[in-house]
Amino acid sequence: MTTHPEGSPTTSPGPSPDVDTAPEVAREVAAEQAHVDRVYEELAKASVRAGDVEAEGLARGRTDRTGDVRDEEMTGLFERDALVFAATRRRAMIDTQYEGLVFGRLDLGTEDSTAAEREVRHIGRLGVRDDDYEPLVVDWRAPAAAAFYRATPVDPMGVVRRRVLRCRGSRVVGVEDDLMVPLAPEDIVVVGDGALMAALTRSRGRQMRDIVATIQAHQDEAIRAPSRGVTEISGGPGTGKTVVALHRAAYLLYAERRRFEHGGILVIGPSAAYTAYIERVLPSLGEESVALRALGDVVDGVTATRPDTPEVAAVKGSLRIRRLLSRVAARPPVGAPDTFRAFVAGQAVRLDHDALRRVRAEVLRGHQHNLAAQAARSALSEAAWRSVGRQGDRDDFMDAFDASRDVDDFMASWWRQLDPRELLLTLTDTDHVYAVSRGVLDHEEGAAIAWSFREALETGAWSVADIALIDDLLARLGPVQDAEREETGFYDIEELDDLSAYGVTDVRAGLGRATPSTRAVITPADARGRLLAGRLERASGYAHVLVDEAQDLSPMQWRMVARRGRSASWTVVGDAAQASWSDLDEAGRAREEAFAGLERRAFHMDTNYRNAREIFDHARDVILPLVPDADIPLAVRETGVEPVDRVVEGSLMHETSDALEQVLREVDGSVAVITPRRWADRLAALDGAGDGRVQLVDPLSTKGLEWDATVVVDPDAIVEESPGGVRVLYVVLTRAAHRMHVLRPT
Ligand SMILES: Nc1ncnc2c1ncn2[C@@H]1O[C@H](COP(=O)(O)OP(=O)(O)OP(=O)(O)O)[C@@H](O)[C@H]1O
Repeated sequence: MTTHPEGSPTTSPGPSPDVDTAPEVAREVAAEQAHVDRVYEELAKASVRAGDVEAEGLARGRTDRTGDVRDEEMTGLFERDALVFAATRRRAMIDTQYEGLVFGRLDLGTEDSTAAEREVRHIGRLGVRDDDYEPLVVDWRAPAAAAFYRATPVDPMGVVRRRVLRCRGSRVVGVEDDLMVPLAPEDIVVVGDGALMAALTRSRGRQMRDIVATIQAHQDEAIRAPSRGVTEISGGPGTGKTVVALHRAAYLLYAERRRFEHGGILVIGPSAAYTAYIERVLPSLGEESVALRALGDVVDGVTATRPDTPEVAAVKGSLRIRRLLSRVAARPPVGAPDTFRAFVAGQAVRLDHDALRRVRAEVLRGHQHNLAAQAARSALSEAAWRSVGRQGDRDDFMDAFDASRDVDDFMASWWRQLDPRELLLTLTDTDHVYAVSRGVLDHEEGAAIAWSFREALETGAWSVADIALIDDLLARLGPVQDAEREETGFYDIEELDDLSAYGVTDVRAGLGRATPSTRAVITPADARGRLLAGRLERASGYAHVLVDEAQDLSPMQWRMVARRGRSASWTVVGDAAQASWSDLDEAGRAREEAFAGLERRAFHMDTNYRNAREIFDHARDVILPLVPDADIPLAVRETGVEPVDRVVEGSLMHETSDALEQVLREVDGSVAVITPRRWADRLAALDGAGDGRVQLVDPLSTKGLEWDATVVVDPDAIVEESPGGVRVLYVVLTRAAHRMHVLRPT
């Protein structure tokens, strides 16, 4: 029996608890199984009904065209159809989930109430009713389920017993009870050691799981907070910030489905590894309509995973870079003529460099470049008319200007469409960078920026920080217009309707036209082609934006995200002590700008559910001396096993392998070897060891993730190599749930 699970006794990791066989537990499990069986039967009936309704609906639809069925009836029919279809789809999905559809039960009444007087309410991932419309399961997000998460012995909210059902598929394998009144009524059995501890002790898989059965009261408050304005969730490592925020997204979709499904919810996390790690949580809660994006993936049409060096990332992330971008965007396109000569209506027109510069500046004051070709042409015509001293008939002159092939040719290069990425690639030239960064960057910074774009050109890959620069330029220039796209050719492939008709079997976005040759495999011709491949899309707005690891966004990244949340409400999750961004003040200001004028509410999480206490103590001792104001949570679980921290005398590979062997024996699930760049090649062979259980990971990519055990290699080098220094090491040291080894090469 438990009261509040956070006071539970020492536990150690081990295989998932299996079916409980004690007679009283078996009786309770059998009773729950009977209810769960009924629920699945009801869902099976709903599936059949869905098929019938669909068939009937289609048949009626055909009759409708002859006038037999009114429009309103059709609308009603399809709404019903859609509902049943959604339930069926969700059931299919939930069947495959780790835990079952029904996961909780409330017995509502008082200490003295009899069984007949008490109400039993089952809680699950979606609401299910029987033929008489009586609820068999209440959706966890419904107000009627709130007491499941909020009831405490101090404020029982009418709950006598809260029960968590442990299920495997549709089979109930155990129950865990919490009694909310001092004494159980005689006919109420209370079993189990606490669902939370059972959940925390289990081994971790490769992906995050939902916590719908064990959400704690303080987490529930953040999950169900009003949707308006900005909801900020802070707390130290492992306090459930991410998982709470994801449940909040599911809650918002439930509570205001029309608004959030239609307007969209965008979830932004630090890396592709992070989005892969969390991507199962929302579908397991029956929600699939949320866009998950890594910071390198926010702009449609371009993707980046490559990090910059800390120095370069600092420059690219800072708002200073905007002045440089503004100068780059205002320059004439590379190769554009710097004088204009033409014969118009029998008069020689000549505009020199300065005159053209003035026309360009004037047009750009009121327009985005890519949307201003017409405005530029007309401003040019006015300048031309002035340059001939306004001689002759103005209308004749303007008509001739408009019809002139010379003007067409000139405009095609002087005001051609500009792709933001093309402009960034002009920054491979160090002298050009010096010219556009005067007064903004010092010499060394300018050289580093030029070098970083040359690296992009060598690797054919943008860096994560570049994506915010591309977005900034896109906002300045406007989207590339269609006519130009046809000319550049990068986009043609996407526009062909049926590629197989051309013998194309494998398309990777890239250069070149699809020719009707046989079995063409289209790949970008070179690294530059890869950098320019794909069509950039203008930022689309969302109704809600959820930013995880918010402490890591650079000011430029805040601006990029803000463009997608201009009329959104926000959930923002972070922990300053885990920051890898160097100038927290500047990022803080950019963040405030994104939220300007919005109402704010804050939630603080202070219980660490991830790390065993022994592991977290070790991490705390590393961070506190250097970041005394770090937000230190309380770790609730103990294993009795201290982390290993030792100097490596012999071969690093051997000793890392030995540590791995040990932890692989001790835990069931996933293991990470976290290594700084300098040892990555040497340890590369360990990736995938232990029958695929071992992952080799760099420190920054561990953000937001967790493993059953970690082997941390060379903590000093991790501090040296990371822009956030000891804060990044703190992240690394707080990733293990059950075991950790720290190895220090000499
Ligand atoms: N109520 C809960 N029941 C079961 N597990 C929980 C609960 N709350 C949190 N957890 C688990 O604790 C672990 C840490 O959660 P999460 O990753 O959301 O923390 P975080 O605060 O975002 O961590 P970090 O800042 O270190 O990335 C996860 O395994 C999560 O499932």
